[in-house]
Amino acid sequence: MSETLISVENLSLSFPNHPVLTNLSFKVNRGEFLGVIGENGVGKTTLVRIILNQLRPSSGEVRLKDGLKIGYVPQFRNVDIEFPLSIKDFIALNFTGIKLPWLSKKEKARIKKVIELVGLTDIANRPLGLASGGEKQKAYLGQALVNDPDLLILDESTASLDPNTKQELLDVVLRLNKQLGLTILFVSHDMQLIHKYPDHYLWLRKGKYTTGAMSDLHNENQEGQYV
Ligand SMILES: Nc1ncnc2c1ncn2[C@@H]1O[C@H](COP(=O)(O)OP(=O)(O)OP(=O)(O)O)[C@@H](O)[C@H]1O
Repeated sequence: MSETLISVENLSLSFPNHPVLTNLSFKVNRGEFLGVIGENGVGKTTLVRIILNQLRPSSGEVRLKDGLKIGYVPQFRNVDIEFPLSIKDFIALNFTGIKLPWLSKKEKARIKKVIELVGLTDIANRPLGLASGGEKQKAYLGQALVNDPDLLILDESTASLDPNTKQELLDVVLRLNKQLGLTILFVSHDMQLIHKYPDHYLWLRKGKYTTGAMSDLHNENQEGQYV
């Protein structure tokens, strides 16, 4: 049986007079590619913030495997054209635990490896400000990978990219999942991407949710009933 990285049990969260998550239970196992879907405002980002320990639930609990390392890829935000750092230096920014004011050989090798993994080797020395939207998002993906996480969270990380660029980014993520066994939690409301990439889903709706293997998603309607 595969190892459980995240276990969510009876989780509820209400903002004042505004219930968002109600009695939510699910697990994320190592190696899974979980798609978290649901309409705007249903609580997807709230769930991510609870997992990242930025918000405390009203009741229930989220248990993370001891020492679980999480990498986070944010929603696309543009970087000023004059942003001075190269793609390589931008990725290196996220290294934690650096003891020297310069990078060790091992850290440099990790940066090189990550740049290869996200497919930016040819332009690693280009200023990030001059990179395309898709390349910038791959650089954020690289930042999320430098500390060698067990789990990658992508919160609407493909929103506002064009359709081909979305797929290109998710092709990289899928490769990380299949070849390196990296566990993925992908938040999106893009049903086309959700059908194509994840192997499991968690579908949040107002006051309820459904979860299962991707093959079951085709049988569900908007209300969570099997059709
Ligand atoms: N700190 C807060 N205080 C009060 N209400 C909040 C707070 N944070 C979020 N909300 C509300 O909780 C609900 C869920 O927000 P959340 O951002 O989790 O939704 P979402 O599913 O991620 O939506 P989207 O797809 O639009 O990003 C929304 O109605 C939002 O306005």
